[in-house]
Amino acid sequence: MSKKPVRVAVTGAAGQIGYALLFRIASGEMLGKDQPVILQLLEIPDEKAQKALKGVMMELEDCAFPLLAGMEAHSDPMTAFKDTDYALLVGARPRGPGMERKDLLSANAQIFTAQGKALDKVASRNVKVLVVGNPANTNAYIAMKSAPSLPRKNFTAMLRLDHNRALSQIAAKIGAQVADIEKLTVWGNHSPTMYADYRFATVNGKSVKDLINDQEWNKNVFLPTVGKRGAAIIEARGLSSAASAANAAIDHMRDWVLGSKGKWVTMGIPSDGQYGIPKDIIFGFPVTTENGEYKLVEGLPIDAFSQERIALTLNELKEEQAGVAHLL
Ligand SMILES: NC(=O)c1ccc[n+]([C@@H]2O[C@H](COP(=O)([O-])OP(=O)(O)OC[C@H]3O[C@@H](n4cnc5c(N)ncnc54)[C@H](O)[C@@H]3O)[C@@H](O)[C@H]2O)c1
Ligand SMILES: O=C(O)C[C@H](O)C(=O)O
Repeated sequence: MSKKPVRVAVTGAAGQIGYALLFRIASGEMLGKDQPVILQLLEIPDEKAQKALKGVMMELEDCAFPLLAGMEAHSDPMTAFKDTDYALLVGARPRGPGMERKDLLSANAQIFTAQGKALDKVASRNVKVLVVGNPANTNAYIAMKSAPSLPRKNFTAMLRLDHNRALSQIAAKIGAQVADIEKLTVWGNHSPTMYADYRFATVNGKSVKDLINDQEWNKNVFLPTVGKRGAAIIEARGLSSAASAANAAIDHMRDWVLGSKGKWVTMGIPSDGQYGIPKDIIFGFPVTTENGEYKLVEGLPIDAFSQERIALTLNELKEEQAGVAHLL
């Protein structure tokens, strides 16, 4: 018997990430090749954006996806999030050349307060929320705080792009396949302060740290390359990463819903105080996922270098949180 369709809300649906994301959701890459979906698409109430959204929907129609059970265009989060089982909050103002993420904090805080409130009122009580729009961790925090009747654990931020970027850099360095690398994680904020940590990583059972054996490369090449990759893409393309961001969003949701089969993945999740991260801060952590739930990998040793890097990214998140405190 075929499965009942689930509702997937996507904001910023006419944007460049939306364009790289919706077709993959509709083809079953995110929730499984047997899971019909109803897309509830949100764009700003602006003629041009709504017209562009209609165009994307025409293309979705033209794909004749067997799993696409329905599709709606919205300009109000209160209708877009009605009964939604999954919410991918992508819509936000992207950073342009030379702009700091912090500059976007206030404008985006207003968007995510309103969307958090709408989720609180109308979404499924089990809605799984992924925030992609930057600054993703703090936007997820704002949405979570604005939705007090929903479980905190259902609000997550996307660190998976950083995780995937780190995987590729490591694979290139040691001449391995990304698929063979396990137990990598990225701690902290989706920003240049993130700490991609390969101390526990293995490739075909061997220690990645031992194979690399080069702390100078870690500190001066690897971490800056991964941390500044978003800016490097903007510099090269004149636009922020879209296809790789959409791909990471698919990876994040797919693993959350369908399970990581024992493998570590990185998710930005609300802290319960583990590793000294204050409660409620949305922080990149290593997790495993099973039966629609994530479980933090606890008890990992944190050496002095890692402690320093974790403190740096935590301080940035604390500053971002202080910057929006008056709005909550
Ligand atoms: N977390 C990550 O790893 C990651 C990676 C890449 C990009 N991003 C972020 O994702 C966001 C989207 O990027 P993009 O390239 O698709 O941008 P884009 O400008 O192409 O598209 C954003 C879309 O969101 C819409 N939008 C704006 N405010 C909205 C609102 N309140 N409700 C609904 N829709 C709204 C806009 O009209 C636009 O169509 C940006 O904030 C970007 O910085 C995050
Ligand atoms: O840095 C940005 O604004 C874009 C995005 O977050 C990225 O990491 O590519």
